[in-house]
Amino acid sequence: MLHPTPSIAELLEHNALFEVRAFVAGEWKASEKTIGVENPASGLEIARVTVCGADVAQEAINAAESAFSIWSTMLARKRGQILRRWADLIEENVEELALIITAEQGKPLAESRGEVLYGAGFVHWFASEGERAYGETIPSHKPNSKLVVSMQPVGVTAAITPWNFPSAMIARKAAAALAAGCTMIVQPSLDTPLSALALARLAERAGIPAGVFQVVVGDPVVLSEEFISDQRVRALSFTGSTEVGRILLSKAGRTVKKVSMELGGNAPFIVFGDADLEEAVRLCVEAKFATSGQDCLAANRIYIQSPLYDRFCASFAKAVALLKVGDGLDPESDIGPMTKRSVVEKCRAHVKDALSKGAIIATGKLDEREGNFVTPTVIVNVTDDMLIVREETFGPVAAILSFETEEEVVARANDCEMGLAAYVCTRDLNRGIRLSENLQYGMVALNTSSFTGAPIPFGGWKSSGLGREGSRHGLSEFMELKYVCFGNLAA
Ligand SMILES: NC(=O)C1=CN([C@@H]2O[C@H](COP(=O)(O)OP(=O)(O)OC[C@H]3O[C@@H](n4cnc5c(N)ncnc54)[C@H](O)[C@@H]3O)[C@@H](O)[C@H]2O)C=CC1
Ligand SMILES: O=C(O)[C@H](O)CS(=O)(=O)O
Repeated sequence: MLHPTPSIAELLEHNALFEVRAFVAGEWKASEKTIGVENPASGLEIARVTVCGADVAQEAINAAESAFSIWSTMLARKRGQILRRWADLIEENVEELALIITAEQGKPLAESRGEVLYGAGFVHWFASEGERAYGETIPSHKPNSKLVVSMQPVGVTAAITPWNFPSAMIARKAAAALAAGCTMIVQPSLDTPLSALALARLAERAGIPAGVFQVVVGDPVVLSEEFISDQRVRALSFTGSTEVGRILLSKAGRTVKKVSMELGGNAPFIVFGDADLEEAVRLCVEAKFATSGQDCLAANRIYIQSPLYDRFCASFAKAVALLKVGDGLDPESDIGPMTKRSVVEKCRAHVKDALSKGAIIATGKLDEREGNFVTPTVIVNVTDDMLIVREETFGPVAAILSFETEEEVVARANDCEMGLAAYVCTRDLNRGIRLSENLQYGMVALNTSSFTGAPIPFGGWKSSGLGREGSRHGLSEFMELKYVCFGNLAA
């Protein structure tokens, strides 16, 4: 007898890391009040997660404060050993963690596996980086004095994380904070809390002490208000929309918190006439449709130098038409469901606006069907006045514009409040160097669509955020510099 394919809910029930309780002070806390988590592909509820209120947030802050004195005075090497155990457990449980991501976020399973390993890479990286929080000595300008500069952990920290990378964004923040000697309370998106709770299960198993890493799920405004207003929380790390980032930034001023903000994007993808056409098409498909387009690095404005425009549009549309839309559990799926209905509606609004202003659909359609699926769509004859150019679409709809000169395209690419990532395809090295210098973006990718990872400083300019995650720079987001002057020393 053919066994029916187990439902996503049945798969979760047998997943050892499937957890719905909050993780506070080393305890798993259930409550009467719960909130549903839906599978974006089916719209069906797959879990009911414990909801935490302001009181639990305060409990977590108390526990984080108590744990800080132990964790921060532990040798960096010992902290690193525990973090390495966490990283190893994340990698050993990649299948369980990936299924949870696909269940709640919707992305194809292969991408979920990639996200899990991407996150583990940050934990491995910072496990070692914590031992390199170097200070310095300064030749004294004062007699009989010794001048020393050291780096110290800021203390209790909070992270508010997004739904598009529900696992890796937590790993990226927590790894740096914990390696620095800080403690961290994570407030995941209500759309995707299960990945955060699964990571907490592995943190506990890795031996991360109670109160060092905690996860609270609940009303984002209520919980974040506790973290922001409490003086004991000394740093806030946020990934999400620029709109919410602005709210948090203004509130954080009340207690003068250190903040790191990874916000929205609107990446230009620029192809010059001398580029290898098929290579440019391949790179552009990757840069546009990774994470089903729900990625702050997504190519949001595709600029093609006019002599290449028609051939690029034809080849790109042909490649996009081959992308398969389906449930993330289907190994054939390239594009999963959108995680949130709001993303579907934004894609539709951008397509409608573009068509009303003279753009044309080269492949795909104005998707009016029910549910969260959006047909990968390519819009051509796009102009700068269209919403699809001025706003981040954050979905599988590609906008292709043409340009004449290098000066023109640099000016248009920079005419944007965002400044996260930019892509350039050219075989002219001098032009590549000029573009890398003149584009006002925190990250510039030349002839590649794959450039992120633990060793690089991830972050944007302008309204795309503040600070950097990953790399040696990522540690300083959770550390304070201290200068000590030892005076009146014996001559
Ligand atoms: N830079 C990035 O990686 C991401 C950017 N985005 C951008 O954000 C747009 C909307 O996506 P959303 O999930 O709605 O992002 P969002 O910015 O609304 O949510 C991100 C996180 O902030 C929390 N949050 C929301 N409102 C808050 C508030 N007032 N105070 C405290 N926390 C709050 C959410 O619960 C979630 O954990 C996307 O279309 C995209 O443009 C979204 C996710 C990731
Ligand atoms: O590659 C990444 O790190 C993601 O693009 C980060 S984000 O989209 O969640 O900001």
